[in-house]
Amino acid sequence: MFDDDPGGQAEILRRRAMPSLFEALETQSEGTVAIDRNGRIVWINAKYAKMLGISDPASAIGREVEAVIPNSQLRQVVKSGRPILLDVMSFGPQRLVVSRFPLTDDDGTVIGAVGYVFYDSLHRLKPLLGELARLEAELEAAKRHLNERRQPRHTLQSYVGDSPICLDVKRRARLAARHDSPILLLGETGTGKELIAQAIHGLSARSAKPFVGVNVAAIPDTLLEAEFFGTVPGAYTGVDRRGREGRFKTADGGTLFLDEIGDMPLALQAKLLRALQEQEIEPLGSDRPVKVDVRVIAATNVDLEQRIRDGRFRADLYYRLNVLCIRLPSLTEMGHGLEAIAEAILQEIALRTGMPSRVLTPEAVAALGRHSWPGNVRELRNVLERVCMLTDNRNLTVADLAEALPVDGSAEAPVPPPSSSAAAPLAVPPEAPLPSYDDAFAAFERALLQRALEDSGQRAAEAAKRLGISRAAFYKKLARAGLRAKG
Ligand SMILES: Nc1ncnc2c1ncn2[C@@H]1O[C@H](COP(=O)(O)OP(=O)(O)OP(=O)(O)O)[C@@H](O)[C@H]1O
Repeated sequence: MFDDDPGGQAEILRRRAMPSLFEALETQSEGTVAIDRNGRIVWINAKYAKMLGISDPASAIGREVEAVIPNSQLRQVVKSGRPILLDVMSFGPQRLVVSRFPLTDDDGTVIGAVGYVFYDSLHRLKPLLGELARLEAELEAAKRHLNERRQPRHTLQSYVGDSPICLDVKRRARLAARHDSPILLLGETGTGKELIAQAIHGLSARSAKPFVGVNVAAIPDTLLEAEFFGTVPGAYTGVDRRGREGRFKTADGGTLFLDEIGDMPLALQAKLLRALQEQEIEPLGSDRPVKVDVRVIAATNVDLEQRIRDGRFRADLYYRLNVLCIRLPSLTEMGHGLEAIAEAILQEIALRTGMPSRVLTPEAVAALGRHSWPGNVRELRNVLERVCMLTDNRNLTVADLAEALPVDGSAEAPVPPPSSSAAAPLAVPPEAPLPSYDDAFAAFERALLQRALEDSGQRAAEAAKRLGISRAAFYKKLARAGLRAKG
């Protein structure tokens, strides 16, 4: 050992270390078990046997270790010859901290393994175990939440409106649910395209499988391919290095809803067409196609045929998607549908908030009918929610609406300009020089977007909802104004 260690103290210490360590661990631990090279228990102390509910430790001798300790990893230690210094093992509702060591003979051959269980005595590990339990609970909750979100919220009954044009939408949706070909939903923002997509999925043979929605316009072009088709492990560095499941794979067996399909970059359109034709995808970084079974429902509020003429949308993809097309009417096209939708929304607000239910006076219905509703049903819902917050009146009058209804020039109703302070900071102060129209408009839009984000806790989806525009439109306006949502 050492040159100045004539008595061989170091060697004596080393020899003593093993048995002392064994004894110390045995006394400190809550249980000790040893197995032979075949995974059979050769020794178990009384404390461990008691914890396992075995009254006589001798009865465990000779049994397969997993038959006595279901999650034991001792056999792996024998196989690998390597210790597991610290691990957490579940035993019923309990979590045990365990250490496992291989046992070797004089030649270094592994002849068995010994395991120690610690729990109460390791106070220092308690916060760690607590943290682990918390993270596991969070993961479970997140998984549950994700699964719930993948189940559609809307059925065909959620689509309100009994005018002929609305009934035709429902008829076509029922028809679409019976087939498995792609569907194209056309309509302005807020006309219920996603609602109908969910309803079709719910009525189809795929209803027990996931409904996965992707807003093409909300994802930067550079990330779209990975988002759609996934990546294989190692294809990327950073967070994606382990590989990622794309939305196609997530929707396997179910329905993939592609919102704002008109905004898809041309290169990706080619890959989407291939995925639709072959029912297989190629994750990024892989050269092996993966089979998927997905029904695609695409939606857009842009004129796709015009985009084809402009060279921005592939004609072949358009024809592939346009097997069955459903056009969703705007709120103004719905005719009497507007009144029915407003009533249904008011009922739903009352149910959700516990507030008393409200009724619109005939004059208020007429005033709603005169508004142009660029945000369609989404905008109508926002207006009605605002009215319900601003007044306690059971009968909603034109005056009640006036506070919540945006002025859009088309409304002839006696709607006074908003008196709330919301508009004031956005106006040009009289002492300031007159800006150009474009500058003033850009400043107004920027302030409006910022305000919407602030009011919505920086959540872009909520901000878009409050403004009565689609998320995609909101993101585009944000980008144009050089702003970003933090949430
Ligand atoms: N006919 C309808 N009956 C009841 N609710 C409706 C109807 N149409 C739309 N809505 C409601 O309006 C809101 C917007 O609908 P949805 O998101 O389906 O519209 P969209 O056409 O997909 O909009 P975007 O193009 O902006 O994504 C949702 O709250 C939806 O439930």
